[in-house]
Amino acid sequence: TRSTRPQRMLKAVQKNATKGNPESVISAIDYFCKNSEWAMNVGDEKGSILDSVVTEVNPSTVLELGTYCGYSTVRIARLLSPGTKLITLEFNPAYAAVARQIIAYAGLQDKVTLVEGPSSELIPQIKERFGITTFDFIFLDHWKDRYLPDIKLFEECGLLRKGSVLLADNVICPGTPEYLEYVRNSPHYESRYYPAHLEYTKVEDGLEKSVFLG
Ligand SMILES: Nc1ncnc2c1ncn2CCOCCNC(=O)c1cc(-c2ccc(F)cc2)cc(O)c1O
Ligand SMILES: [Mg+2]
Repeated sequence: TRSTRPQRMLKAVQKNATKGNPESVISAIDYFCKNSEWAMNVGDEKGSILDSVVTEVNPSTVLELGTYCGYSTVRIARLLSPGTKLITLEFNPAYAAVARQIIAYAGLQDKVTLVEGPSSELIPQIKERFGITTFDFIFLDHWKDRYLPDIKLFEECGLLRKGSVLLADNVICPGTPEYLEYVRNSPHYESRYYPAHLEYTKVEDGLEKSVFLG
């Protein structure tokens, strides 16, 4: 049967990247998406903004919603201090299988815990399953209509502390209007928009950074 796009992306990483070198894995995926097949990774332009926010926060506890093929997982994990781990949630088992191999190819498997399942089910389990009290940094990149219910779930589950940073992808395209309205109007968040473009295109998109104020 025909291979899937994530499988072809994995082949491109195995062919063009150097094992244990996260930068080469990132470059190989960006090259594949620019020259072979578009794919919904955060990409190089928004990825640089992601890098700068992760570096600024220097988080000890990290959560990613929506692993896909692990591109942003690799971008984040390569910047974490030694001993720091990130938890990433992926709903689609086929995506998760490819992501595990791409994360391992980058040599970052010891810094990443990939959990399969829907965020709505997994978020309430995080404290007891992973011994986390609160997250310093959360990257939202999953179903766009889950951003708002899931941020409310974070609040209800006590997973945010004063200063927790949430960074959301695709707030313009495909768009998350209800989420934007909430974080921009809530007295509990300080929000800032980073304009950019939809990965590998000229279409307008951007990232929204929201700091929880308690
Ligand atoms: N653990 C979990 N819990 C719940 N749900 C979960 C989950 N894990 C995964 N999912 C399911 C959703 O995963 C993928 C979400 N991402 C996107 O859909 C996406 C789409 C575009 C895009 C597509 C087509 C265009 F024309 C223009 C833009 C661009 C992006 O940058 C995107 O990120
Ligand atoms: Mg995205």
